[in-house]
Amino acid sequence: MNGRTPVSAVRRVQELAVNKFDPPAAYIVKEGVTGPVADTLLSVPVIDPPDVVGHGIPTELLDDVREVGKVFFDLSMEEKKRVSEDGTVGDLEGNSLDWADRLHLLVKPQDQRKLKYWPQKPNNFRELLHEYSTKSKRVAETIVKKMAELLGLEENHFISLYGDQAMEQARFNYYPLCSRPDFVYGIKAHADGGGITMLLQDKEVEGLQVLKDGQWIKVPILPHALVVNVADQMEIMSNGIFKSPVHRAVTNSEKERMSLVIFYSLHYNDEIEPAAALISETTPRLYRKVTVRDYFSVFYPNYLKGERAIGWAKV
Ligand SMILES: O=C(O)CCC(=O)C(=O)O
Ligand SMILES: [Fe+2]
Repeated sequence: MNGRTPVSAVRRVQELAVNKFDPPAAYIVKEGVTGPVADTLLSVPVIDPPDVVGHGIPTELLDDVREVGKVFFDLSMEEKKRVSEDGTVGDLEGNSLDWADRLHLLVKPQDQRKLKYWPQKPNNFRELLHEYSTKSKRVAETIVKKMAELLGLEENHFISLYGDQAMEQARFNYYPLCSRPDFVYGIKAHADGGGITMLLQDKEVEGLQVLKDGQWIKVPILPHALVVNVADQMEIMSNGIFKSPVHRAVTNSEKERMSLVIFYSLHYNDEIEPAAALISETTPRLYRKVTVRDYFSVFYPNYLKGERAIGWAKV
């Protein structure tokens, strides 16, 4: 990915937190963490259709994969740096000035994994991430099938586009303690750039907020649920019927937090465009045909500026 910051530069968030330094000026957002945050929690529709028995991922696996992520971030800085010197541990988006350290790994297609970047400590890390990515891929496929049906398309419409080259990227987000939670974002406001996102939140510490009707709303913790987020590619392919929501994560001065995100996406080489059946005289085409690779290359610089990329794909 373009513009990666070397790992030595991005690991400093945790190092700064460990050393009890206040966030450097660059991390401080002058206006503060903005926008009214609703007192109420978002009422997230819980999908638990009888034919898929929830997400079907054993709760122990969810707990275990969360745990190995935490153990990994608890390793010494030296040990973590051993995983990668090219920014794989750290921040895919370059120097985002988010109060987070990240471990970002391509997990599918399996033959494109770069195993040399996969932690070997704790020693069950690889096995658990493999198992989790395989099971979460099935969840993603079930969801995009349902999404096709909801749009009145043939149920395999999206699945066949994703194909066997569908990508899954795993991102462990580790948010160290932050002494200025009112002025520093864990992850700044953004919409996700893939197809759909499955987020395994921290079991105890809240932080995720979603923008709805101009107001930030806290997303509640459901310990063994996955938060499923429509991302930009599905907004494009549904010709704007499904919306990719803007969300962010805030920091915390008392508790560190970790989330594990799986981005399910078409492959870099694929092209995306609105389904032909969704375009008519009354519902004109809203997005151009673009390659996934081009979309991501526009996505990251926009993310760094706190802007959305989807406008670039508009007709
Ligand atoms: O940590 C979270 O709850 C949100 C993470 C997120 O939005 C992302 O990684 O894209
Ligand atoms: Fe996100």
